[in-house]
Amino acid sequence: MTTIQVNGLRKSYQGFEAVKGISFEVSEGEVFALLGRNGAGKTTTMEVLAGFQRADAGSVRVLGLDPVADRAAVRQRVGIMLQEAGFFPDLTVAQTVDAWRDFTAAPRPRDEAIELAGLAGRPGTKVRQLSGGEKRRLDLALALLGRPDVLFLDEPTTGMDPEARRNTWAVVRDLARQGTTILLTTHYLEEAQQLAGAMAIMDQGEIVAAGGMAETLAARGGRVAFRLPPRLDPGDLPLPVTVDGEHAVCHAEHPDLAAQTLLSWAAERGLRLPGLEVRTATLEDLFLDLRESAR
Ligand SMILES: Nc1ncnc2c1ncn2[C@@H]1O[C@H](COP(=O)(O)OP(=O)(O)OP(=O)(O)O)[C@@H](O)[C@H]1O
Repeated sequence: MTTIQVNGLRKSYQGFEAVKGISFEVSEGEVFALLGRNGAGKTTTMEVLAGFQRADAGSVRVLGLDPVADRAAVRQRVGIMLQEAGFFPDLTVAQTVDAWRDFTAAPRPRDEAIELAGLAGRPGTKVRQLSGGEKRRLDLALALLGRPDVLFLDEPTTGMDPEARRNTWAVVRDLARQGTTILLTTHYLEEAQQLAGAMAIMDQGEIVAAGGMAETLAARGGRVAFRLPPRLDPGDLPLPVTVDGEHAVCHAEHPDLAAQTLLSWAAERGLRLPGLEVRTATLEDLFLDLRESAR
């Protein structure tokens, strides 16, 4: 079932077109990453989906509803974590969660929300004393309060330390497993690769690449890297490589097969390929390729 549907969405600010007719869909229980450089239009898209902004053209549906016209119904089923949270600095974590519980239909118990977000040790801490990463965790606790069917997470782990980030990933994975549909923006490409089943990369208001995460990356093949054995002419290798000093890289559709070929060839000659590294393409490779082809 399609939970989020974006069709030909356009949005301008005082004549500046921030989103230029984009379309994508997110299925129930899917984690979808909206990626792209600063100013690409990700937050704007999320704000339209959350009903904070009205689309200039095109249509958006969340759970089959119009986020502006059906605002009340959408709000009950959607959890939102945008970039700038407006907290009261003098309230504690527990008081903040309690205040939000009052506005939430059938909220989670306070301690459950605090624990889910990884703030179990800090209920009595004032918001002003929280670090940037801890504030993001409080944001997450509030977004999860209403047991939402859909979650909008705009850069949810910015400022978090690696452990907190991994905890948040575990929470996101768990929620998706339970059927929550999650739209995520992030500048951490590893985060997107770890969490998202599908993605769209935006640039200057347009989608420049989109698809299933695993399929998109697999289609780009991968690479085998190693250090050239001394006195070896790279032209003698059984596969073409690019050479930078002593470092050789072989780009291949199937990097595992390329590694086999190279290793067998080396073994037959009593050679080793030190520092051998085999990997499929990463999101970072995809980003860099897109930058190159845009030049
Ligand atoms: N309220 C606003 N008024 C005018 N211009 C805006 C407004 N909000 C966003 N913009 C502009 O629209 C463009 C898209 O912004 P948006 O915040 O959607 O990008 P983003 O992809 O989320 O960027 P980031 O990764 O930095 O969060 C930017 O050029 C931004 O300056």
